[in-house]
Amino acid sequence: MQHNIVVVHELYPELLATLQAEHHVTHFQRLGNDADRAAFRDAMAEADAFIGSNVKFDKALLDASPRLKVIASVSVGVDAYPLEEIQSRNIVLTNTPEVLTDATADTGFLLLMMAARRAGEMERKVRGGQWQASLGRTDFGVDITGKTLGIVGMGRIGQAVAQRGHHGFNMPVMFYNRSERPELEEAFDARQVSLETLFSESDFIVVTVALSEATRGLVDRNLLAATRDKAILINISRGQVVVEEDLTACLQDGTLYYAGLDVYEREPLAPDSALLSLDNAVLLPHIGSSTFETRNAMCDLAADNLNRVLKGESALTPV
Ligand SMILES: NC(=O)C1=CN([C@@H]2O[C@H](COP(=O)(O)OP(=O)(O)OC[C@H]3O[C@@H](n4cnc5c(N)ncnc54)[C@H](O)[C@@H]3O)[C@@H](O)[C@H]2O)C=CC1
Ligand SMILES: O=C(O)C(=O)CO
Repeated sequence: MQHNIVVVHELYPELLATLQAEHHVTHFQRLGNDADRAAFRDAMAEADAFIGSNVKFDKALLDASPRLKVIASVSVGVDAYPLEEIQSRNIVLTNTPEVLTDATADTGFLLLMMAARRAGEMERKVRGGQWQASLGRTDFGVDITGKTLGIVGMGRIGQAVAQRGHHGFNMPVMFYNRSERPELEEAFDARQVSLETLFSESDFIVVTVALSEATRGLVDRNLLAATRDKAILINISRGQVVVEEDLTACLQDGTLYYAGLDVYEREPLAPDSALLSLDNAVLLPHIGSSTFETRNAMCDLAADNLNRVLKGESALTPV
């Protein structure tokens, strides 16, 4: 049976064609302007299903989408969705766990290595014709192998980061997590510790915890001020877990040596953000899962979820 589907995502062409063969599809790459947003709202009035990301599903939009049965999010993080409103309307929300774990953990290590070796700064020097000026002690970075790795949120991505650190870089690992995970202490020869211990005893701190009201603003000036000499903070979860103003101040006054960020309090990062003027921060534009293979797998999983719910079956990965 044909259903009305609204897509707000750059699905890969073959998948889009498959959906179009089976359903009536209204497709937006993104909601970039008022005309797109108005057309999107019109389409949602008749939509049975939504697949995509970066759309704010507030109460007003849900009210204006009376036929909606499934929201198939092309993301693992579901912090942007009003879960109670969605549940109260019997809409199924699905996400894309597992398939993006490795790519996101790789991005964490990419940031960690770029920050440790100040790769962005050095690359800018080469491009700026300053090769000679980048050979001295003032441009040295810090070792990676054997340093202590602290992971905030030991879920799927946290464990994949731990695996890279423990097996690839011989790093002692410690982690902070909501639930007790003794089996992970064993798997990674790791210690589960308090947030305070993690911040004061790690050389690299990687934030991979999910955003919720409990974790909003979790990493603040007090924790950052307790870090070791030349400690580095990496954030690949959500910007709002870290108080960005505190992070910026600690990078500015040298309390924190370096940061590697894929996510920000507000995205896209504002052109006047103070982070942009800091040499001791590596800034990526939320590309944690942005590889061809991973994004295709995320889209496939989201489409499978959508089709299953429309057929009356249970979703593969409901939230
Ligand atoms: N930068 C990017 O492009 C990407 C970012 N992400 C972010 O990474 C997050 C984590 O993803 P997964 O590892 O797949 O999720 P997950 O659910 O497997 O892991 C989250 C971990 O955080 C822990 N946790 C939750 N609340 C906590 C609290 N209050 N205190 C301490 N620990 C707490 C959970 O126990 C769990 O171990 C996502 O929610 C998303 O925001 C995910 C993919 C890509
Ligand atoms: O999946 C997520 O939560 C992301 O942030 C993008 O992949």
